[in-house]
Amino acid sequence: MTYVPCALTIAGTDPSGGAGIQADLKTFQELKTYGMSVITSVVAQNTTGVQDINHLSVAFIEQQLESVFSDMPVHALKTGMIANEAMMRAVAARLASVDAAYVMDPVMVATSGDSLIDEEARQFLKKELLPLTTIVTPNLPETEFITGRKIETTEDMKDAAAFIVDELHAGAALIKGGHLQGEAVDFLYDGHQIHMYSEERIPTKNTHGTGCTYSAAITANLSKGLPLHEAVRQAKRFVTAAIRSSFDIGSGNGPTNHWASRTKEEQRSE
Ligand SMILES: Nc1ncnc2c1ncn2[C@@H]1O[C@H](COP(=O)(O)OP(=O)(O)O)[C@@H](O)[C@H]1O
Ligand SMILES: Cc1ncc(COP(=O)(O)O)c(N)n1
Repeated sequence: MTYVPCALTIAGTDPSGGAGIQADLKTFQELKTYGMSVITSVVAQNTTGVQDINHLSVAFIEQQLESVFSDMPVHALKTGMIANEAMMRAVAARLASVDAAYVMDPVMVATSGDSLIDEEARQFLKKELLPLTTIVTPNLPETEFITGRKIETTEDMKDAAAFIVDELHAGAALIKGGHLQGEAVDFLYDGHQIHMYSEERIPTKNTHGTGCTYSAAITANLSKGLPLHEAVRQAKRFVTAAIRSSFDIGSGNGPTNHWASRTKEEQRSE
């Protein structure tokens, strides 16, 4: 029988297609995994920001989880936006009984600056969800919240990665340096060693959905059984290509895009 890697995202939506569930499913598809999704909140947003949010009930999120897990294999999963503590409790309860790699993108604030989760959810994420992770992927503001430290240098990033694993009990921590100056450098600490992933910084404002795309690519790679370091290495290449071919559409921060990096001829011949 053929093995089909199956990946699940538990997150909020983006009707403009750049971030959240939509970015995750596109990434899963690009990376040839079978993609599934459990929606936590329906978010009215676009490249300029968040216009409104409609939270689904906890009972309905639990029902979606049951619909997936009672019927489908899940080899790896990720969480993105989970807006409040009650939703997080429901997700945590399910994760406790699931045997799949777990990638947490600790989404707190959109690129536009709009807050996506409340204060209690931030605390719950740090204390209760982190220890369940295979890997957590905070950007710099998220790292500052999780560690309670100011992160200004690459040394601070490495120390933060070790702190999140050794003291807060995440499985591994990937600190993303997208918000620093210079090279786009990220550090992974897996409990044994630090790995560095560095790419040239691309001069663009179109970074809506980069964090979602990156964590979804890591999830897809883990669902295929790749070791963690290799899953991150390939995902970093993927997200860099997606930023390089990001779209100048919408009047705010445009979305990343992967297939546009191919020529028109290549696209026609597929
Ligand atoms: N302008 C850029 N050029 C190249 N890589 C970037 C750029 N901005 C962000 N990245 C990379 O994109 C990934 C997402 O990072 P980041 O922007 O920090 O996350 P988030 O979207 O969660 O805020 C990281 O690998 C980061 O290094
Ligand atoms: C539903 C949802 N989840 C996450 C993000 C953050 O996306 P990013 O920080 O990568 O722009 C977002 N804007 N919307």
